[in-house]
Amino acid sequence: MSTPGFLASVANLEEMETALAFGVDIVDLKNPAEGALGAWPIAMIELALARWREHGNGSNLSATVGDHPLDAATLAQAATRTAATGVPLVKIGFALPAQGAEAALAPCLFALAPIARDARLIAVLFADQAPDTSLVPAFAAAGFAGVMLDTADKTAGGLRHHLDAAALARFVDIARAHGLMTGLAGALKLADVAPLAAVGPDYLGFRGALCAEGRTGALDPQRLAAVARAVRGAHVVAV
Ligand SMILES: O=C[C@H](O)COP(=O)(O)O
Repeated sequence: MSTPGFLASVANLEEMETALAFGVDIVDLKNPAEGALGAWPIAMIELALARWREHGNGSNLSATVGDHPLDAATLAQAATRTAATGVPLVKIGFALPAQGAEAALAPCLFALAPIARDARLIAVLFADQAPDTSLVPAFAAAGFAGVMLDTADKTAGGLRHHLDAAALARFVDIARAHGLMTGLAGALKLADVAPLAAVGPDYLGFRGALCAEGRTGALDPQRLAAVARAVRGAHVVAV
């Protein structure tokens, strides 16, 4: 039996307190108003980190580095800045092109590999950009700690609109076979929890479903509680 963890993206310190109080598995510092992987200002990440350390309830903490083009120097600079705060998990998005993704990714991974020696990096691939699952092992080879799927365009349907269960299972299985932590996200709703838990990821990530007025609105504790209940109740028999 296994249950996925619950990642909740929070937009400010007050929301972080709510997520910590609920004991979510990963509190994800993200500014949804600035895009799919909008970043918190560095000084705010530092404040969050201090508070998280003080709280110490077992929740993990991640921070996104911002939405950036697939450019080695830009990604390395953003990752370095975020990793330097000491935040345990650093989430980096890869806006891969439809053609020539492997060649475009290679210099980015070369630039990020040294950062991955000292920080736990999570690669985020976008389900609405036809991600190539065969690239997953390259992240493991570069020293990444995990990979996750999310959606870049929050108006174009959720994760399961873009990838079917077989494709999601392939992603999770390949990642796990390479020792990577796996996460699934992308405009997820309560109805997605059971089918996605069946795919066996380490965690499911949410923002929009936690807010009464869309992902850029305020986090609603009641919605957070409902998602937490659904994720925690989503027991899956391992096969
Ligand atoms: O990392 C998870 C995300 O913040 C998901 O956001 P979303 O549920 O609004 O797509």
